[in-house]
Amino acid sequence: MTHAERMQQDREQVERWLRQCFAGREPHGDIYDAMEYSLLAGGKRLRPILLLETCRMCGGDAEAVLPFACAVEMLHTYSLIHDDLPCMDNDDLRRGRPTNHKVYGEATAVLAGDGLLTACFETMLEAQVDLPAERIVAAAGCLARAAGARGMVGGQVLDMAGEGHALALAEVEELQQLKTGALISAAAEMGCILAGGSEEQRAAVRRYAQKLGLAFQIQDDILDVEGDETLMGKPLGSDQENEKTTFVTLKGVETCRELVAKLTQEAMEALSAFPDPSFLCWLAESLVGRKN
Ligand SMILES: CC(C)=CCC/C(C)=C/COP(=O)(O)OP(=O)(O)O
Ligand SMILES: C=C(C)CCOP(=O)(O)OP(=O)(O)O
Repeated sequence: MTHAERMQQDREQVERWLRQCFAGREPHGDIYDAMEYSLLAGGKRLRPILLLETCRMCGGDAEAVLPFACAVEMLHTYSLIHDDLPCMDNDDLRRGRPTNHKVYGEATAVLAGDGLLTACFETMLEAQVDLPAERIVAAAGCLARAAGARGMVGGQVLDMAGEGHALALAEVEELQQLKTGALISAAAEMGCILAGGSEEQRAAVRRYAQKLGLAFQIQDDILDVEGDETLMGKPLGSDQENEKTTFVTLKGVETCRELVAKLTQEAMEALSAFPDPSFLCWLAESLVGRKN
């Protein structure tokens, strides 16, 4: 099987699991519709794929950790619903569809995000899996730290505070590490934790994911300037519209491309001690040329 086929297989497993997870739930108004509307709207599923694959690389059973991978995607989807709200980036299109609040209204969109965030932790803590409880607690703790005020939420606060102000490169880097990097790192580290990886393995995976997360965000900034809106499934030019300082506004597209290539190389080097890091190296490289 090629790496591309393996990624497709991971993605299909995630899609199947996500499709069944709220099926048959007692409806309370349209809350589950609103949650599923964004959760099942596609998306690259990068974070769950990272979790499954770091688990495999560390010798774990990727099938067994599927609920955790899908839980991370629920949390990511919540962050996108809230990011698009009028009080945040005020975007109309996400994953190729009208944003959640455009369809369900603001109040339901806020609650759909809250519902997904809560379902994420419910999914992990109630997963019917044969894994030591300490690993489950450690994985949930890792995700909670990354998603909260010391991580993604903190990054979003800096992002909003930075609108309309010129930021220095170090400030943009900190903001991006928190807003995007923290969750990508947590997803990768959780796979290693659930597989029972060593401290050294966790540190190496963290280093890989930090480099990858930053490269991913810089590529997103590049695509915001010169991507294809149909392929991206979201409006382009929003950084400029919201007067955000990005790597691209500070360094220009060409330098950013070089930076993405350098970070990708460093990400791959971080995995050199693993016997078979080839899929995760390929994944890092494939994100450099991504169009969505
Ligand atoms: C707590 C919250 C709401 C966190 C949001 C986190 C996040 C990564 C948003 C998208 O970033 P972006 O605005 O740079 O990307 P996009 O262009 O996809 O909106
Ligand atoms: C961190 C950023 C740039 C927000 C979007 O994340 P993705 O680009 O992973 O979005 P989906 O594929 O999940 O929709």
